Amino acid sequence: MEPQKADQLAAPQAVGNAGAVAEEKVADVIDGKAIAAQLRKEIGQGVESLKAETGKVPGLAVVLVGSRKDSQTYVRSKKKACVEVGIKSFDADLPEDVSEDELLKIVTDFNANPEVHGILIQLPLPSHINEQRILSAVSVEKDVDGFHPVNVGTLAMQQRDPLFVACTPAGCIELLQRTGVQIAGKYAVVLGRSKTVGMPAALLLQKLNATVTVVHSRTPNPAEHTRRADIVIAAIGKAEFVKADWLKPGAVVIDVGINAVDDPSDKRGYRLVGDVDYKEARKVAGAITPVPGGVGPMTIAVLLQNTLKSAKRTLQASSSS
Ligand SMILES: Nc1nc(=O)c2c([nH]1)NC[C@@H]1CN(c3ccc(C(=O)N[C@@H](CCC(=O)O)C(=O)O)cc3)C=[N+]21
Repeated sequence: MEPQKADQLAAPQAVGNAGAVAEEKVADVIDGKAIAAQLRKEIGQGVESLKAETGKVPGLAVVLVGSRKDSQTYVRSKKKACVEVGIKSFDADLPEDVSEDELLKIVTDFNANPEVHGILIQLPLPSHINEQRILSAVSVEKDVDGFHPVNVGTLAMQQRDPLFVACTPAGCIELLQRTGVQIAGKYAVVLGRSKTVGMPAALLLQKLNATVTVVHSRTPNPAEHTRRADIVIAAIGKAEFVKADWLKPGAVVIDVGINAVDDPSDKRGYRLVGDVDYKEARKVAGAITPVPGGVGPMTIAVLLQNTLKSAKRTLQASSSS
């Protein structure tokens, strides 16, 4: 995780061979792991200066319900990342059968706790809990996941800006910007329309003056749309669904998918692949993110960034008055 890798990537590079014959050229790999490490370093410095200025550190509450293996893994990585940058983490590990009212009480307690600047409710929640009710209960000012309807709404409005944008799509944009990919005036196709990735990614790209098409499960001929794109964000959750011939030569491809596929040759019995057929896509794309080591690490880095942003908003406002 040498930061110089990220520095190299920070320089605008040859991602713009659109239209060229891409025979020998292989796509640049966008190293999300290195860029995320660089971002965490910057966040660590930000936490230090905030601490020097106010004597306080940012706090992130992580709420986990149930014992899904993948959720436990993500939550563990988030807590570890918090420690690394000096953010204090507050945990609520609740049993699968916790009631909606009990969960709501936990959320309102964190809302009222001045040491907590961000609240993350790990998704998915068990099916007996009304997710909308819980996510809407998180204070807009502490909504570091960007899932509160007010933050989603202001993301969609001109002349307004949300306090927080969902971490995964914000991480995708950060990857584009830190690799010097121009967004304004480009044609972007977002594959998928989820509230966690596809929809906010499309809104963000539009705010940044791209022309955006959202392709989803009910779109006829998805490849036809995708082939016109300068920028592709794939977030459909289907292993290697996007093929090389869906891509315009030179396109920049951000692969959000994390799919486990059986692999007897791997010691865990599976390996992780994206929504894009990476090996073949590399022969056509101008730049592409790998899985793992692409968008995933950025999601966590942006969560820390949002938490720092929230803490600065509250602490610097109150210390200067
Ligand atoms: N409220 C909420 N907010 C979230 O942001 C949220 C969530 N719920 N539920 C689950 C998804 C998934 N997610 C990931 C975070 C990091 C990696 C990550 O760091 N992946 C690494 C490692 C992959 C591995 O080897 O397991 C990589 O892609 O390189 C992946 C996935 C956040 N999510």
